[in-house]
Amino acid sequence: MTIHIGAQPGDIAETVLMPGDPRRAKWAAETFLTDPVCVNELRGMLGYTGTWKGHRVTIHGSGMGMPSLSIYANELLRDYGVRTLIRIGSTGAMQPHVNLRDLVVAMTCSSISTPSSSIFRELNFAPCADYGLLRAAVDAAAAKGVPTHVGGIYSSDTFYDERPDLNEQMTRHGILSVEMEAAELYALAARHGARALAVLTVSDHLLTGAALDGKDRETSFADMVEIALHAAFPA
Ligand SMILES: O=P(O)(O)O[C@H]1O[C@H](CO)[C@@H](O)[C@H]1O
Ligand SMILES: O=c1cc[nH]c(=O)[nH]1
Repeated sequence: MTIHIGAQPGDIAETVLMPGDPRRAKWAAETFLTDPVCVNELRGMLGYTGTWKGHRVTIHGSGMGMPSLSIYANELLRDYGVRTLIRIGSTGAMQPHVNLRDLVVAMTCSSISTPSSSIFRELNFAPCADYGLLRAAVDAAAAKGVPTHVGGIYSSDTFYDERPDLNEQMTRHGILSVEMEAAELYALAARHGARALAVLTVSDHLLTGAALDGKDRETSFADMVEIALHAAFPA
């Protein structure tokens, strides 16, 4: 048990899927895992361990924003021996050719700051996905026929953004979409010699203002979870 995770040693699998929303963790575990067991509910941050096609996997919430994710990912990597972390999140599109329900697989993550910025000081560290996970996720998405974009994303500290000028520059430089956790996840995985990937579903469009309704979110989030599981455990 750590300060923020109530699981006993051994309760958490080496592979963890991390949505921001703890109730998405519950839904995904109950929908896709065999015999899911709740291993954490401290502060309402739900985590479940079960099996998928015989592979042991944990699905654990990260909360919203990099400071929250950093707490859970640090404890999972350092205290529970986690080796693979795949974020399964929603994202806001920043390119006209990226549509609602599409999948975004984050190769790199730009940011203004992350909880790790203080250790890098003058270095602009480039958080980068694990290539094996990325390739397996893209293969799984292609097999499912889900429209998928692979490239750079923006990990923001704010949901209610006040920098339209900065968003314009990111759109101009090909950034696919915005979310709030992946840059810190990639930095932490690199520090601990682990593997990380963010597989994201486009839930909102910054250029058009379009947004998925509840039903659409459910079905497209299901594709994302299955693609993340196939990436973690390729056939
Ligand atoms: O859907 P999740 O995984 O929470 O991800 C996105 O949604 C939240 C904002 O609504 C932020 O956490 C952002 O990264
Ligand atoms: O616009 C969005 C949508 C999802 N997540 C974000 O951080 N921003």
